[in-house]
Amino acid sequence: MLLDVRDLKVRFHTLRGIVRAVDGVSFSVNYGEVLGLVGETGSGKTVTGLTIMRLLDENAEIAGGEVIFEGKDLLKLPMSEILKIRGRDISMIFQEPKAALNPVIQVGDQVAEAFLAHESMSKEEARERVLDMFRKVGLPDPERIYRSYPHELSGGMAQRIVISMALALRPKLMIADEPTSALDVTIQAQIMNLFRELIREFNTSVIYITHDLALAAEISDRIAVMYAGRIVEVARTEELFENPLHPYTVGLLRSIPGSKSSGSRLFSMEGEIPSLLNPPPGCLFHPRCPKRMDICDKEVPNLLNVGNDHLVSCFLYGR
Ligand SMILES: Nc1ncnc2c1ncn2[C@@H]1O[C@H](COP(=O)(O)OP(=O)(O)OP(=O)(O)O)[C@@H](O)[C@H]1O
Ligand code: NI
Repeated sequence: MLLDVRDLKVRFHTLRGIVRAVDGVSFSVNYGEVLGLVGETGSGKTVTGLTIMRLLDENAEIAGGEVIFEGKDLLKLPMSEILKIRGRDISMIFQEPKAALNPVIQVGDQVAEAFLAHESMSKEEARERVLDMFRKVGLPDPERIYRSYPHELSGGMAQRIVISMALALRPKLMIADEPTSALDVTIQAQIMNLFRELIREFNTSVIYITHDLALAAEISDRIAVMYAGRIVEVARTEELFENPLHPYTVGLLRSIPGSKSSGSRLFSMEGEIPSLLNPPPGCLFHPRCPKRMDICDKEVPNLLNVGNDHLVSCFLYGR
């Protein structure tokens, strides 16, 4: 196992109170595996990714848990060690590629910097490696792109640059946070295909973060569904689609147009994610749940393996 996140709890201290953004999250990522992390806006996906990278804001508090990466707890390592791991062993890409690039440095030099920061080589060697990467990610005329500044590139090209930078050192784990959602639909599909090819070629494990369950299914071996800072269900992708167990997952699947379980009308789930400042007791989904029982607003269900490596946190299937 490459990464094992155990009972992670992250809170933010704000003027309005304490926000329980991640509340007891556990999941693992195997070598070469793509894990989709799916959930509505505000469910804690990005915070989970940032915690693994140790990139949380100042007002964040890690209130518990472990992030075991190749046997070491990243939450306990000194920042000097984390800086070595970042980029080399774990990299992260975000929705807005241009925000990840420095506007006043030629993009080629920025990617070269990633090589030079972690491996000893000459500037000329780094430049050659960058041009190789640019060819790999399908950028036309790599020599010209090398000398470009971010504002001269389209969103799709900028995301290709960012992907080449993130994969340059062949990291073991890549955290991709909605990497295509800021792009046009046709570009989105191209970037997804590229991404799929590269992670296979490089054998990189990926945490693929998205609010879009259908998109997650295209790329993920397994999917973890988050709701209000907790994981409610984890299963292999086909298993999740054929046999969704948690009422929230069932609702999410119904809201995918054309999916097996969607009816003739587009389903949209009633209600909203509960406040993370003042969450309700029990299962956080109970206020919206069509299958709610007496116990659901009193106790929190455990994430249980119900067989077939299918985990679910719901009293319909056990405590
Ligand atoms: N610096 C912060 N201070 C206070 N609250 C924060 C901070 N960062 C995140 N949060 C809160 O933590 C919760 C989880 O946010 P997160 O960004 O992880 O959600 P997400 O699942 O990635 O959603 P989205 O799909 O919109 O990106 C939200 O309620 C958010 O408002
Ligand atoms: Ni997010």
